Amino acid sequence: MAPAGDGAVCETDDVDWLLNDLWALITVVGVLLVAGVGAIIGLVRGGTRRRRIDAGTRPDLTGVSGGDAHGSTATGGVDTLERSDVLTEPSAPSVETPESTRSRLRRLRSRLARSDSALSRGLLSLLQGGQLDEDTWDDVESTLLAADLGVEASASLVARLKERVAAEGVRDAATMRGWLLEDLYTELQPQMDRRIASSRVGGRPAVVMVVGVNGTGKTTTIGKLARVLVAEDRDVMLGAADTFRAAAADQLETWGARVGVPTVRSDRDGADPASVAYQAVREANEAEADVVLLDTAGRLHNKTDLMNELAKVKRVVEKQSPIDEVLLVLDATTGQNGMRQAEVFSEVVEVTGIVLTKLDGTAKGGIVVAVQKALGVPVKLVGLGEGPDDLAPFDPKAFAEALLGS
Ligand SMILES: Nc1nc2c(ncn2[C@@H]2O[C@H](COP(=O)(O)OP(=O)(O)OP(=O)(O)O)[C@@H](O)[C@H]2O)c(=O)[nH]1
Repeated sequence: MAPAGDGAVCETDDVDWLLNDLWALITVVGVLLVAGVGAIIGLVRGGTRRRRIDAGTRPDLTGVSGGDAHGSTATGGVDTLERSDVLTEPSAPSVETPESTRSRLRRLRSRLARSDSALSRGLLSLLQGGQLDEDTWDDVESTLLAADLGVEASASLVARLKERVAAEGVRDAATMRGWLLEDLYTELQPQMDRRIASSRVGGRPAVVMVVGVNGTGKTTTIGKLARVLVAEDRDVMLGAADTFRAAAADQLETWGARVGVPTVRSDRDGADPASVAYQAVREANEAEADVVLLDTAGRLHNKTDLMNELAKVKRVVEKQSPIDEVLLVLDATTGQNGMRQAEVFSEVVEVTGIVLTKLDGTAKGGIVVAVQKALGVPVKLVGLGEGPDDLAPFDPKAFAEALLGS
C-alpha cells in the first residue's frame, strides 16, 4: 500500500500536471487569438493601403545621393539611391473630401465673371456710347489690349467687329457684344484638346511634370490638382523635385496628406531633384498609381542653371517612363512677362498645357488668347483663388462670357 503521503504526492503531482496542461492550453489559445486578431488587422490595413496607394505614407529618401543639381551628369545618382523603408503613418488626422468638379465649376464661373468685370464694363460703355468713330474703335482696341489679349488678337477682333457693324448697319450694344463674344470664343481655340493626362497609360502611371518660375503657384497648383484628381477617384502620387526651396517639399506633402495622397521626397535640402523625380515615378509604378505629379524648382542661381536642371530631370525620368504631360504654370497678373517665361521653358521641355493662376482679381484674363497663340498650347486649368478647391478646368465658353460680362 502506498503511504498516504505518497498518494498525496501523487495527487498533488496530478493536480500540478493538470494545472500545467491547462496553462499550456491557455497560453496556446492566447497566442493563437493574438496572432489571429493581428492578422485580421493587418489584412484590413493592407487592403486600405492598396486602395489608396499607401495613403499618407512615404518612402524616406534621406541620403539620396548622386550627381550635382546642375546637370553635369545625365543620370547622376539614380542608380545609387538609398532608400530606407521607413513608412510613416498619415500625418493628417483626417482625410478631406475635395469638392466635386461640377460644384467647383459653378462656383468658379461666377468668380471669373467678377474678376474680369473691368474689361466688360469698359467695352460696354464704349459700345453703348452710340458714337462709333475711329476714336471709339481705338478705345475698344486699347481696352482689349489692356486685358492682355495681345496686339494681334485685339486688332483682329476690332477689325471683324467693325466689318460686321458696317455690313449689317447695326449699332445695338447687345448685338455687338454678341458678335464680339463669338469672335473671342473662336480666338480661344475651343477645338484644342484640354484633357489632362491622369489615367494609366499602357500599364503604367501617367507622368505629369509641372514647371514654371518661382511664385507663379506651381506647388499650390499641384496640391489643388491632386484634389481635383482625387475627387475623380484617381490614385495620385506626388514627387517633390523642387529641392531648391527648403519649404517646398513640406508644402507639397501637406497638400497631399490632406487628401490621403503620398509624397515622395528627400529630407535633405538641395538633394538631386532628378533622383527624387526618378524615385517618385518608380514608387508610383510600384503602387500602381494612376498618375504621378512632379513639382520642380522655379528658381536657381540663374536661368541657365534652372534650365539645365529641368532638362536633367526630364532626361532622367525618361530613362524609365515617357513624360505624358508638361504643365507650365503662369501667373496671369504678370501679363506679357509670362509670355517670355513660356518661350524660355518651351525651349527645354515640350510644354503640353498651360495653367493660368491668379485669374481672380485681375482684368488681364486675355493672356489666355495670347499665350495659346504664341505657343500653340492650350490653357488647361485656371487658378481662381488661394482656397484648396480654387482650380478648375479651362472652359472657353464660360471664359469668353466672363470676359465680356455676358
Ligand atoms: N490669388 C491666388 N493666389 C494663388 C493662386 N495660385 C497660387 N496662389 C498663391 O501664390 C503663392 C505662390 O504659390 P506657390 O505654389 O508657393 O508658388 P511656386 O511656383 O511653387 O513657388 P516656388 O516654389 O518658389 O517655385 C501662394 O501664396 C499661393 O497661395 C491663385 O489662383 N489665386
